[in-house]
Amino acid sequence: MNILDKIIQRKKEEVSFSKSNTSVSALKESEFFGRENFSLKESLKKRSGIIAEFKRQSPSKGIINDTVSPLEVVSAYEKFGASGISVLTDRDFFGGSSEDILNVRNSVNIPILRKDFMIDEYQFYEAKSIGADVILLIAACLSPQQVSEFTELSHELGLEVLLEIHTEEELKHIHKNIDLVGINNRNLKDFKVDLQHSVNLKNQLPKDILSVAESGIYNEEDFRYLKNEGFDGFLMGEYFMKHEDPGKKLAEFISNTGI
Ligand SMILES: O=P(O)(O)OC[C@@H](O)[C@@H](O)c1c[nH]c2ccccc12
Repeated sequence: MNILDKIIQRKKEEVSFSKSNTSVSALKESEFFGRENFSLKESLKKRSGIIAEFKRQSPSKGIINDTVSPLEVVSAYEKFGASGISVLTDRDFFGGSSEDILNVRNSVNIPILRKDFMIDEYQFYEAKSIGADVILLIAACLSPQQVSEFTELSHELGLEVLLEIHTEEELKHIHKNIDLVGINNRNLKDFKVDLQHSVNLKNQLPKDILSVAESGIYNEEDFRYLKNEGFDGFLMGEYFMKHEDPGKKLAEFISNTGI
């Protein structure tokens, strides 16, 4: 079984546990229900294009940074020019939690992407209830039909959708209502990073859709290359997080690349 299969298997158990603890109607009582979302589509055009991620650990890298707090990091990300923030909420594999978003929501005024493995409608209500603005749908673990249904539900709840693809086959998951397409430079099944592969895939996207290059952007040269190839957004985690002061690293990166 590859790592993605393992994560999904565990996620099913986690979701059924959450469902038995907290009902959808209880989630709907959250102060964040009905709140207007910050749009990542809009914000990508206005600021640096960088979606800076808060990530403590990952299955491919182990512990990246377990000393900083979400609040200090995401506030600095906003201050130094991120277009959006991504927060990993998966606990077992990434060391995150819903509280990581809840605890920062009222302190930042840029879009927050809830980064998790979405497989059940329940998780969309949960995302809204913790104050997320955008959710990630990963084509590798969903059918095109699920992508379409989950997109509809997200929009009903006022959440934007970032659809992540990695292969040509997954181009079939692109649905006309998707807000943004992310191309993961990293294969989630074996963790290999290949920027050239992503650029080839980007050239096959519908022309009018916003595209985000995800993962494995580790230096200014990688970033410039992807920007020149026309990506609108850049999802970066480890490069900032492995630094003791991730916000400062973002500030330097933005100033060095001149964006
Ligand atoms: O830390 P990196 O290599 O900059 O990557 C960030 C982000 O793209 C990565 O965390 C990611 C992209 N897609 C995912 C899906 C699930 C979990 C994590 C991810």
